[in-house]
Amino acid sequence: MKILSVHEGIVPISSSIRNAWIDFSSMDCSILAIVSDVVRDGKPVVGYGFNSNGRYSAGEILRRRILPRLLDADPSALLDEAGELDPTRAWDLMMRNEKPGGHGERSVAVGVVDMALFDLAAKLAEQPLYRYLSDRYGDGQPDDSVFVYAAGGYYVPGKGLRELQDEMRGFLDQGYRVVKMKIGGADLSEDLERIEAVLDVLDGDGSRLAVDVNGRFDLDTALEYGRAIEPYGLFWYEEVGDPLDYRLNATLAEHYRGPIATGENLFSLQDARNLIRYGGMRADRDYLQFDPALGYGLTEYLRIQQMLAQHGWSSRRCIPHGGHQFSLHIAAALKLGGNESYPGEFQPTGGFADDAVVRDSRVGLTEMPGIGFEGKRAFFDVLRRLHE
Ligand SMILES: O=C([O-])CC(=O)C(=O)O
Ligand SMILES: [Mg+2]
Repeated sequence: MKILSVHEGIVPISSSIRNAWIDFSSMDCSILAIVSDVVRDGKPVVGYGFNSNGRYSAGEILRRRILPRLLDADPSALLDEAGELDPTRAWDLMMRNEKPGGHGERSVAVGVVDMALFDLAAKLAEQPLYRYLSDRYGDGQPDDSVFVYAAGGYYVPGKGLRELQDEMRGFLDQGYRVVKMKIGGADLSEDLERIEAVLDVLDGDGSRLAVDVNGRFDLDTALEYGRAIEPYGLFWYEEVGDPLDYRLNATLAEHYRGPIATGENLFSLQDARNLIRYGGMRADRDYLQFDPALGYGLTEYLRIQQMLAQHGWSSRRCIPHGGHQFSLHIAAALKLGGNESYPGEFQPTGGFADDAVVRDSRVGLTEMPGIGFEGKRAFFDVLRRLHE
């Protein structure tokens, strides 16, 4: 197996939504096609990747550093002893001459390539990605469905409590039991009104509602909101302070008794380990949201899983950020606790196969080889145009 060509592009995933930190008016995303020399049914086998959401496209880093290193390498460097493509072998090649630390946008660029290589490797093995991964990195008995929660509840101009409730009812109608909304983009009294409006839709059951601060609060505000929302018994209180402020998180965990979730903006093994060492996260109730697409790919995520196991954390405490098909396969194969889903946002890249059905907040996997972008028509049309 040899890589014949790599094609990189950018798609807008912009919208009028806003969380407590950013709006999405100029959000975009890198997409990638890796064309192999293996031909099936008269066509080359192609792997596809993209960079989740929340970080912008990383084309400059891909074009100037990551892709040239991959393409300059001896093709055999990507193969295992059996001569099969091993995506994890690309990591050292792509990261040559990169200093440690400062894990930021280059982790996004590497993540895009890693996703495309795993899509390609599973296609070459003629397996859906979750089976490919379970056979190689799991116990060979993947979960046949994955818990998913519906993320939304953004701030949008003109959106009032009634519209917020309608959005949440729509999620329930689509088969979700657990929903997530943004907080921290208004003052406490307005956010409490918004939370109570959503709780009304959930029959008052706080354990079905997660709230997400997107890193906005200082310690005082984190604790003040924490005191106000603790009686609701929420599903989780997410990314409350700056993602790298481990002391803030640890102090919050001393005071807030309900589950805390964080990690979507930690992009490396080292940052994840610091969260576990210093962030006060509690293995009996809290959730870790590292997104394999943003954080150097599945290759790094596997290292993070190993680190978590060494620290006594179950993989079931992980529910990745991003709402994409890559993490859905990973969740089933590595027996994570679930995966995010955005039924209403981040198109065309986000979400699962067109025929995916959510029932009781669980979704099944696609059986087509690879990640299954081919079963997500509007996105696949965009990906295919990269190389056809
Ligand atoms: O609003 C965003 O950037 C997305 C986010 O935090 C999440 O999905 O948890
Ligand atoms: Mg979040």
